[in-house]
Amino acid sequence: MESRFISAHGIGMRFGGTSTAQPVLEALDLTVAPGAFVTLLGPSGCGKSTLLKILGGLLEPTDGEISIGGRPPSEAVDRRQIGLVPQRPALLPWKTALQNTCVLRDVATGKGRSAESLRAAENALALVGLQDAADKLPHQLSGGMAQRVSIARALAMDPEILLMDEPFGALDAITRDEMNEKLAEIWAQTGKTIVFVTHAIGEAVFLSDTVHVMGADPGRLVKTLDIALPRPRDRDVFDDPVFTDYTSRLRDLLEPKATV
Ligand SMILES: Nc1ncnc2c1ncn2[C@@H]1O[C@H](COP(=O)(O)OP(=O)(O)OP(=O)(O)O)[C@@H](O)[C@H]1O
Repeated sequence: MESRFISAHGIGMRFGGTSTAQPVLEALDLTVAPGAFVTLLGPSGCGKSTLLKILGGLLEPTDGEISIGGRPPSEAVDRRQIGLVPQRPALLPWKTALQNTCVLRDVATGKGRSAESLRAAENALALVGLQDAADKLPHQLSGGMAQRVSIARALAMDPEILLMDEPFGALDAITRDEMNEKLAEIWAQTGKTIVFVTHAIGEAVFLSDTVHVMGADPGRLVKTLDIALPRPRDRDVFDDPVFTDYTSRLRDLLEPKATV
């Protein structure tokens, strides 16, 4: 089976381990084609991060089956098939951008810093456009730059699948648009499968091949929308009536607290 293929069937999640606890996720099915850009869109608290953690092998679901290219997530993680980009960059403050980019790879290989890991980190920093900031410390980076280092840190592992948990949620609108364009470029260049979590409708439409809309209590998929806008996309697409039509359809599906 294609190693970038994700399949989840009948996923249920209850925290606390009792069958009477309120389920956070219930009977959720999801498939992600190899190389696709798929977004989980939903209101705060509907279980998006929980689902992403389950796909990434960080949480064991209470019910259901997950396969990452035919293997359980924990095995895919061991084989470095999966990279995770968290909501906050969580960079080590005493390490430079380049050293922060190396860090996961160094730990994963267990060999410490090597010429190979430095080269992988340099390439990853170049992919996110930060080759000139390699020697900067985290306090010398803007929020957008720090988030790009966090993406580079995941890319340096060269995973086949990137799981991204609302990575641009804390950025201002202009930086967020720039980051979305950069991410679309990286995805096109690398051919990775990306599962991206957001509660921002415009971001979901701009980036995705497919948007899965989630509902809350319990967390579940309520609708799947394929985005047929041509690629590559740039900011001009925001004025395209087809883009606006997708965003208004998605807004209708979401609870009122969702934001564009
Ligand atoms: N470790 C945990 N123990 C208990 N409950 C948890 C745990 N992690 C998440 N939850 C609960 O699960 C529900 C879903 O949380 P989750 O973070 O997955 O939602 P989300 O859709 O990603 O939210 P947001 O958009 O605000 O990040 C919430 O009610 C949350 O309180």
